[in-house]
Amino acid sequence: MFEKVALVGIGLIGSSLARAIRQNHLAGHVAISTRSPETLKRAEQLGLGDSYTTDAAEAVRDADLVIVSVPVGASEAVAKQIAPALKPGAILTDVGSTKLSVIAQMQPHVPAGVHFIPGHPLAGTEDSGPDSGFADLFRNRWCIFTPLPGTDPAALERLSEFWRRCGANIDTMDADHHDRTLAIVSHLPHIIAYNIVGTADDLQTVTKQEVIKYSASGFRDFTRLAASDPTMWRDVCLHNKDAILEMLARFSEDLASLQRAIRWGDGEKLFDLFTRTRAIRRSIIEAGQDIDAPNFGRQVAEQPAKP
Ligand SMILES: NC(=O)C1=CN([C@@H]2O[C@H](COP(=O)(O)OP(=O)(O)OC[C@H]3O[C@@H](n4cnc5c(N)ncnc54)[C@H](O)[C@@H]3O)[C@@H](O)[C@H]2O)C=CC1
Ligand SMILES: O=C(O)C(=O)Cc1ccc(O)cc1
Repeated sequence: MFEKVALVGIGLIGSSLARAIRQNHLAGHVAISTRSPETLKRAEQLGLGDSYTTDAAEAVRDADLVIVSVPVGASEAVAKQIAPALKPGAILTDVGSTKLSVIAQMQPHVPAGVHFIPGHPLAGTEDSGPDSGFADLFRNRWCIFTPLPGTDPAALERLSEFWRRCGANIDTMDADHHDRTLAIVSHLPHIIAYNIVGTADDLQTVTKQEVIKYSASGFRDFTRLAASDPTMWRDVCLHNKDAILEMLARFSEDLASLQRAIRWGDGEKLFDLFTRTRAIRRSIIEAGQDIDAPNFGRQVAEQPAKP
């Protein structure tokens, strides 16, 4: 699909892309760049690309597609570094979990003639680094683009086709809507997980050994999310601040209401809420969006292509 693809950042997402590109024969040459020499060396040992450098500008030179896969707080530094070396006509995209901030950080540095199309694959795990990636990470998962006004439709289609060949389903929306939606479906769950695991860790009456020994599956699910990369999630919190604070305010209000129902023995209220939320889980399963189910993605894949 592309003669040369440059991957800036080679952690979970960058290395999964490298593996998907190789598996699906999507590029003639994959140039890999990352800030730390140790990570770069590991990427080379794993054979993830064709060339390796700690100089991001060198990696992106002559590339037709540049994918930035670094913590969102590093977006501006990377954009500044690569901007002078970007080839006219190249597609520049990213995978960051927040979009308004990434756009604000990168867009001012993008030279005219380069197609900047912000993106976000809704696929990941709690692991990080080049060893943790795998080629099928994006299979049947959504990849959302938040194109800027005036985006070249041909460049958007080319990038969409690249992600489709990596296994993803494509959606587009504006960046503000993306950030508010992801705040509730992804960012808040992680923040709640960090908080509950932190609270359990702080408890003086229950020892750490007991927390580990008796952790029922509900708590274990939280510990998985709370094991996610600290740098990445610090940056998500700092760079989607407004939407996260808005959702946290609503969450706290609803939690206070739940607290009151428990205090006053309002069983009806508890039962009604738990019935409503159970239906959400069923809808996810019926829509083929339950990633743990054997039929995951079937309904999505069977949907007719958008005209
Ligand atoms: N981990 C996940 O589940 C998902 C992460 N994302 C987004 O993808 C991006 C990358 O995340 P991961 O691959 O999980 O992180 P990671 O921690 O596995 O990898 C990050 C990479 O960026 C490099 N890096 C850090 N600062 C840099 C800088 N200033 N210049 C150049 N390289 C730098 C690191 O050396 C590493 O290669 C983040 O923006 C994150 O929000 C998106 C979807 C899922
Ligand atoms: O590991 C999980 O459960 C995730 O939710 C992965 C994830 C993390 C961040 C994203 O922006 C998208 C997906």
